[in-house]
Amino acid sequence: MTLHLDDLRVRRLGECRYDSPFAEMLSTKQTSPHYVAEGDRVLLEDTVSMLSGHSLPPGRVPSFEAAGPRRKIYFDPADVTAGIVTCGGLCPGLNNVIRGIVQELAVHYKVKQILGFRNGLQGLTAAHRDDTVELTPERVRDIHNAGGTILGSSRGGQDADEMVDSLVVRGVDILFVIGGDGGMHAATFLSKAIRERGLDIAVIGVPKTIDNDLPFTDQSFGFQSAFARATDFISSVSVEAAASPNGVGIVKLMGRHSGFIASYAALAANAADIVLIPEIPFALGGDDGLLAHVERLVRSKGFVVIVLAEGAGQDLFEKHGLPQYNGRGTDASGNVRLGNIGELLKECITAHLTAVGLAPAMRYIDPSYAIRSIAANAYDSVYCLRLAHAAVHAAMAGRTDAAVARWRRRFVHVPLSLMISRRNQVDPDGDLWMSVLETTCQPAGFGSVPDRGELNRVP
Ligand SMILES: Nc1ncnc2c1ncn2[C@@H]1O[C@H](COP(=O)(O)OP(=O)(O)OP(=O)(O)O)[C@@H](O)[C@H]1O
Ligand SMILES: O=P(O)(O)OC[C@H]1O[C@](O)(CO)[C@@H](O)[C@@H]1O
Ligand SMILES: [Mg+2]
Repeated sequence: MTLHLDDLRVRRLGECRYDSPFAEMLSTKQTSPHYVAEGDRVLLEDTVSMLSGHSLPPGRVPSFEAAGPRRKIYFDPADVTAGIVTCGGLCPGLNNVIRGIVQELAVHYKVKQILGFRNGLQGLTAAHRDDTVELTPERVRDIHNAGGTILGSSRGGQDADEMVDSLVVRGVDILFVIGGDGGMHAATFLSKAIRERGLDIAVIGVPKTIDNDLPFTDQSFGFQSAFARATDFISSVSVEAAASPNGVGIVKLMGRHSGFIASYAALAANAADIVLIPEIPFALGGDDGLLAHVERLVRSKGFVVIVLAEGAGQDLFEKHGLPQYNGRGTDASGNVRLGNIGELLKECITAHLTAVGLAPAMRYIDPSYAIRSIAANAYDSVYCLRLAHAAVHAAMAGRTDAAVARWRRRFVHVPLSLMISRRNQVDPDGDLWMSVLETTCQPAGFGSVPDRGELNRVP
């Protein structure tokens, strides 16, 4: 998808007429390696070949609007009511983002009314629109020390008009949607309904997911905390497998369609012999298949450690007539329900090794919820706070239908249309996957497999 400058422009509710509380601080600031001045922009691409490929002057190549405080703002802070909603799966840092938004609104913009809508989008339905949490700096003072979200979250669609009615009834001028790919679709859905009704309500997305499957952001918040926690489980399984004859250690991590957690956790632990991710299919049988590779490792080093993303090998359940695990269908948000690849591998590896006289000591851990229910680590805590500040500045400046993100280290505004345009996945030809292959010494592929393109057509 070739992007043009106009594809990266962010919609505005109107002219900014009110003085910002940051006006004086901004009066002398200019763009530097560590600051992007108001009106300046951040390049989408960062290599000479990609930039010269446009044959355009610098001002016309695709670039994002920089995030950050403005000299003038759209809303009169004295009249603003803000709303916050958290959607989808839990992720370290949700409470940090809520806390950061509340603090920035109340302390610097002197916004007095901040409503927390409960349990995801259902909190915006008629039945729940009055059951909001009044968010104040005092109420959120310590919430960042705990995982989860004080507002609760949920999955499942709601009627756009009913949700917009709730915003109108509660007098909400700005809605912050903290969510993943689904949440960004929901924010887009809401923003469209608001625009169709000619309402002056800003919708700003804060991208969230431990899977890191969102595009146009360096990494989603919470991802680092999640994969750091996953590293502990890989280390444990590695100790267990190494201490047992024919030890087989398997850790199944979250990552429905993207294998970032498995890849980064395996690199961090530096103990995996094999990493399996949704983006790269693998065959079980054959001399160059996975089972033969596991056998060679058990024979040569006495044990093997496997790290896999829950979304890996999903084609095996249907393409090889293997028993169906955990059924199919979708969750309330339309996300596909995965077959349990961990159980499948455990069974197939045990059968294979037993048949060749290497009956394994199987050590299997599925820490899924243990890695996303924790509080944010120091890195993500800072990241969440800065994303929250950027979200507030964007909203107060009348930006809408946009998300805030960090792109090439700079904080930027990303149109929601781009945020929902594709899924971020591990590139089998990229340098991250190259590092995984270098670290595990696993082959680039296992056996003859279906075409990646067909498999990578993620819903
Ligand atoms: N296309 C869509 N239009 C409107 N709402 C949507 C759409 N897709 C998802 N949603 C809603 O957005 C909310 C969050 O979606 P979902 O449950 O998939 O989690 P998510 O935001 O993707 O987060 P994560 O990936 O971290 O679990 C849900 O209430 C879901 O119904
Ligand atoms: O929260 P649920 O419905 O169990 O869904 C789990 C899914 O949510 C995520 O944590 C984030 O999308 C995925 O990694 C995982 O597959
Ligand atoms: Mg999602």
